[in-house]
Amino acid sequence: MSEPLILDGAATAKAIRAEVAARATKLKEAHGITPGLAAVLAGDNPASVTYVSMKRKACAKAGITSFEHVFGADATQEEVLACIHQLNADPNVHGILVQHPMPKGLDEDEILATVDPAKDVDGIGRASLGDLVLGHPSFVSCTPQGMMTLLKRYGIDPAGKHAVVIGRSVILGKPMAIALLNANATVTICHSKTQNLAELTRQADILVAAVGRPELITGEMLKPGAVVLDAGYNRVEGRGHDVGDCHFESCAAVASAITPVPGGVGPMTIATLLEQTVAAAERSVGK
Ligand SMILES: NC(=O)C1=CN([C@@H]2O[C@H](COP(=O)(O)OP(=O)(O)OC[C@H]3O[C@@H](n4cnc5c(N)ncnc54)[C@H](OP(=O)(O)O)[C@@H]3O)[C@@H](O)[C@H]2O)C=CC1
Ligand SMILES: Nc1nc(=O)c2c([nH]1)NC[C@@H]1CN(c3ccc(C(=O)N[C@@H](CCC(=O)O)C(=O)O)cc3)C=[N+]21
Repeated sequence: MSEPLILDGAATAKAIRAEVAARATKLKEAHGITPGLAAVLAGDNPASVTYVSMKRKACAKAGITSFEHVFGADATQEEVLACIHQLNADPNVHGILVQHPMPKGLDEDEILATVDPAKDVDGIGRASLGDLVLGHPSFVSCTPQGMMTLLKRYGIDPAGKHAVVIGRSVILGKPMAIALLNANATVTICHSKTQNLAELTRQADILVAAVGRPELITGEMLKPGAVVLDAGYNRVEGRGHDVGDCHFESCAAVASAITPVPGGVGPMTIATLLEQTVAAAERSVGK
């Protein structure tokens, strides 16, 4: 097999971020407003902690004000809900990002449902998810949307392809499956109770790994020529960088195109978050 096409999320995200920065400047000049994005984090999930700090840096570069509300793992539901209500009412905040997963003691569903849909730039509230299912998306969960943008920018059309999504979380697997369905793929969703995972993954023209298990997917589980999107982001002791859900070397030997970790799906998530925050700010001034 020849070398696969590397789907370069870092470079694609950079281009999107430049477009976002230009839109933020325009908003400032025309309307005197600076887009604002608030992150709400409870507990110390490492992927979430990394994400919040990367988001802070990316906002600063794009001309977006960053707000952060950090709670311990022992935060109460009331405290977190009060914070969301305050952010809903704050005119300087155009987007609200609630970090998933929330610690066990909190009702994440209720917290997400409290975010004002107009500020749900992470696309995981009921209204946003409903719009996605209905086929007229408003804000779409950033990681799925980032992966769809990446496919588009590389000219990969999911129509008629068999897409196999591994993972069914509300922020990732489920909305990705629906986005692919909306793009006319034939979609199979796998999860922890799926039997014979490899039998299904071998049928995939497009494989999406959104599991949270380092290097679960190996080359022998792929159909030759598959397009592999690896959303996994796992910290593994003794490795110099975070590791995807796919074993890169063996998958790259079989795939026709693949996202690296880092530098693939992750940067696209952040670029999408910034893009949707600027869009929320534009909508707030009726643009
Ligand atoms: N790059 C990025 O921008 C982002 C990366 N991530 C990363 O993506 C990964 C997934 O995140 P998230 O969706 O939040 O994780 P969750 O833990 O919420 O969901 C994981 C999903 O994988 C399924 N699963 C677990 N083990 C297996 C298995 N052995 N075989 C098949 N399915 C399995 C689970 O099934 P069940 O439903 O049955 O429990 C569940 O649906 C993580 O590594 C996370 O860090 C997350 C968000 C953004
Ligand atoms: N509501 C919610 N939405 C999320 O989108 C969400 C979340 N909760 N909880 C945590 C996960 C994790 N996540 C990442 C996003 C980008 C990178 C990313 O850009 N990573 C760089 C690597 C950066 C580095 O390691 O230095 C890359 O892949 O190249 C990683 C992880 C979003 N998440």
